[in-house]
Amino acid sequence: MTRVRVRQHVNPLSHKYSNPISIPNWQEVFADTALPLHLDIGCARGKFLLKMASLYPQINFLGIEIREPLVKEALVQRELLQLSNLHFLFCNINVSVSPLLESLPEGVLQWVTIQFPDPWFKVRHLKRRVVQPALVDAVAKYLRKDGLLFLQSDVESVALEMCDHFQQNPCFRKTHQEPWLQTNPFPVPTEREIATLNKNEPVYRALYQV
Ligand SMILES: C[S@@+](CC[C@H](N)C(=O)[O-])C[C@H]1O[C@@H](n2cnc3c(N)ncnc32)[C@H](O)[C@@H]1O
Repeated sequence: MTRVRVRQHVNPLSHKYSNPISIPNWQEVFADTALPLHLDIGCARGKFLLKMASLYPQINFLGIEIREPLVKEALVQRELLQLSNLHFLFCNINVSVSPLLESLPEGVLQWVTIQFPDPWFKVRHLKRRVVQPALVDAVAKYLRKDGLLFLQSDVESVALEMCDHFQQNPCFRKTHQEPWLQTNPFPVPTEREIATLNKNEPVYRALYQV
């Protein structure tokens, strides 16, 4: 299959991405809406979720991505694999996180992953980073009691900033003593993770429970 070419980054604060999503009918999206749900924020081409959804049919997976062509491409792959426990949404999570999470069947949100978010290094661009206080509050509100939050980045300052944001909310408790989790709790690495590990560069990971 030809790989869709897309811009490397889009500005999530631009007017183009300011519209909230229309919430899907979850009954039409997932074969069984009562299954636990894994939400992956910034899923890009969705390779991680396509593999996870094949491995774990008893979990529903939802990928959120702001670059629409990637979402279209991922949905084609989902159709080819006939996965009824996987969906992808074109969405600016910073605009839509509350209505999206509120719309989910009650108590299903078990996993949230934010993996290798865009780093936006310039000081004037820090507001574009995906982990913002409103996102933390919404995840805290809707993650179920046995829920888990997994963060990873190849940029230590970005990983630290994500951890700081979540640790400022008393809901989240880190599950490990050491500063960073040594191994990925999932059997499937993301595309960015594979590229980082192939360069023998470090990955900074943290796992939180609520
Ligand atoms: C560096 S990529 C990492 C992709 C994937 N998680 C991985 O580890 O390979 C970050 C992704 O987050 C998406 N993204 C950035 N801001 C977003 C936002 N506000 N809402 C949804 N997706 C966003 C980007 O378009 C990009 O695909």
